[in-house]
Amino acid sequence: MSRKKAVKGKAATSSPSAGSPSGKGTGKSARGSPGIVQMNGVVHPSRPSISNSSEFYDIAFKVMLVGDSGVGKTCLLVRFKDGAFLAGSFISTVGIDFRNKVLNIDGVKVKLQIWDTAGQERFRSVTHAYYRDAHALLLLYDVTNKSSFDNIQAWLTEIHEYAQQDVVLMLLGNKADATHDRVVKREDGERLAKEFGVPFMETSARSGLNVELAFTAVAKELKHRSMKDPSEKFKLHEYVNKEMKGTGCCRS
Ligand SMILES: Nc1nc2c(ncn2[C@@H]2O[C@H](COP(=O)(O)OP(=O)(O)OP(=O)(O)O)[C@@H](O)[C@H]2O)c(=O)[nH]1
Ligand SMILES: [Mg+2]
Repeated sequence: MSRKKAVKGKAATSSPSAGSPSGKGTGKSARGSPGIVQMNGVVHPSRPSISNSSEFYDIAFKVMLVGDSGVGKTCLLVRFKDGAFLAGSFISTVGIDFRNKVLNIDGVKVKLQIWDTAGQERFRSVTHAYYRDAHALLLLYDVTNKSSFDNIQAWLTEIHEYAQQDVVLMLLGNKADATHDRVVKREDGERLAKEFGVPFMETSARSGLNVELAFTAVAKELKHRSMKDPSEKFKLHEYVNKEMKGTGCCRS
């Protein structure tokens, strides 16, 4: 099976289908899977890609970052994509943007097209249009900002209204490095996640804590769902709990 070149670049904020993996011309949704886009038929580990392997992939998924303005969505994406922390003054995202990264998940090249949404209220209508194509959502709050945690309930209501029923959802408590300014305890995040039955971890875009894990866990779950390989047993919650590197002692 030939591997496809990854799509790079900014999304057109006008229409959600522009640049989205299930948009026109980028590949059909595989039958039966939850809207997962499989490029060129069945996915199977095939011959190595013939050029820079970061450009080629076997399967593509759309992941959205959502949460209040300032929780660290853009910084988390830059940390994951470029391995760097966007220090300096806070520049709020306008509209929406996306970055691509290809992960090697058990020999399968999984391209994540990661959509960085603007947390500010005024851009909410733009982001609504993107939810329906999302295969996974990372919902962030900021452990140093109580209202960003209190707003998670409202975000979940919005997700329920606009996203696919079977969207993969993960709750992330970001800025876990900011110990002195912390106002939301890790246990509070764990409790909320348990209440909604979603995997949870604390992250830090500044230190890198659990950033790779968050995206890898999502990629594994999406690949697992789309491959429907009965021999492969993967449970997202168990994987996250096993792999999580915590700031605190406890593991849920
Ligand atoms: N200490 C610490 N600061 C962080 C972390 N992640 C982001 N920040 C800071 O928090 C501020 C906001 O980060 P952004 O990533 O721009 O926030 P955002 O969620 O993209 O905000 P919007 O684009 O407005 O939705 C910036 O000043 C970052 O430097 C983190 O993990 N730790
Ligand atoms: Mg941003």
